[in-house]
Amino acid sequence: MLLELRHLKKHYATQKAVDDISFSVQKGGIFGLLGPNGAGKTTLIRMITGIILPDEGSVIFDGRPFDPAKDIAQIGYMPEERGLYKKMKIGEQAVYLARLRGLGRDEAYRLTREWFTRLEMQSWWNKKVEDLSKGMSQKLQFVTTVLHRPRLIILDEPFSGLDPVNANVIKEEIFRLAQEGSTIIFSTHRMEQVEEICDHIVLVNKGQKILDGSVREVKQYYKEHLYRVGFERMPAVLEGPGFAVVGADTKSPTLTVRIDDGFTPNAVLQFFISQGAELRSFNEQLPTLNEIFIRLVEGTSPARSFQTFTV
Ligand SMILES: Nc1ncnc2c1ncn2[C@@H]1O[C@H](COP(=O)(O)OP(=O)(O)OP(=O)(O)O)[C@@H](O)[C@H]1O
Repeated sequence: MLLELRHLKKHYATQKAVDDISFSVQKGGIFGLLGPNGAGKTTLIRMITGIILPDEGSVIFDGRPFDPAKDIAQIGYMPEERGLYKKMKIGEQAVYLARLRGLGRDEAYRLTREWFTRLEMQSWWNKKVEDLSKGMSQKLQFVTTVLHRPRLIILDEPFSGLDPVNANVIKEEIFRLAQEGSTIIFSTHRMEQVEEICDHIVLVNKGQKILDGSVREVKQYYKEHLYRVGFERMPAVLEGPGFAVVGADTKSPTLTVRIDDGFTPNAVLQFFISQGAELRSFNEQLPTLNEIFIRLVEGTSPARSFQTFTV
């Protein structure tokens, strides 16, 4: 584990922002910290980065209690509210920030040039931050967050304001950083990005953890035994043993069926084949993280923690 949060609590005057939250972040993984507005994500991140201290509980970084003075150089944090010097030229600024994070002059220049080239930002070198578009400054902020190769990278809504091409560029860089050994914590409301990118997720709501598991485990746990069956022609008889039709698309033609407890997909296949139907496709329909998120945040489902880490 690179990071462990143990029973963290942070209360503001009238608000329990974080109310006894514990979880662990595996080395080299891409971890999603999710939750609706006001759930407590930023407060958690601020405690992880030593910006604020918890009222109770502890942050363990690489097996030892987190020491902000020493460990902060190993953390790259891209907050949602970006902090860049508006009047400074972009190239100089990236080099300056890299040097603040402990790189020597030559290495800071070399890495800045390397990243600017790879992300096609060379022509920005002499522009000022105030002359960049929202997406461009987002890209610059990303580069200055990861350039010094921090062991832990925390990204708050890293894709906001990026067009699909640039979002993809940043996504590929996130994968590459994780592959090369950085651990990434990623906070967002955009569930489709989480499905694509994260190995493991924690969902917080009203200051408490309500879900903790790998994306795969979570989707398996909340599955509703739904399958989509594609046919050459829509069958005449739709009712058989062991399943119920819950949706139909006559154009494709496709049926969505829910398999009853104690039955397997074979029941559906056997029934339609025995009716002489010609099948074209058969796929399990797992819930999207978005559906799970809404169900959990709006509903009253109890907290659910998965102990294994299957990536
Ligand atoms: N400095 C503060 N003083 C008082 N209350 C605060 C302070 N910072 C946060 N809060 C409260 O703590 C709760 C958690 O806020 P936090 O910013 O951690 O949420 P979040 O999950 O990051 O939300 P969002 O997705 O909207 O950024 C909220 O109810 C918020 O109003």
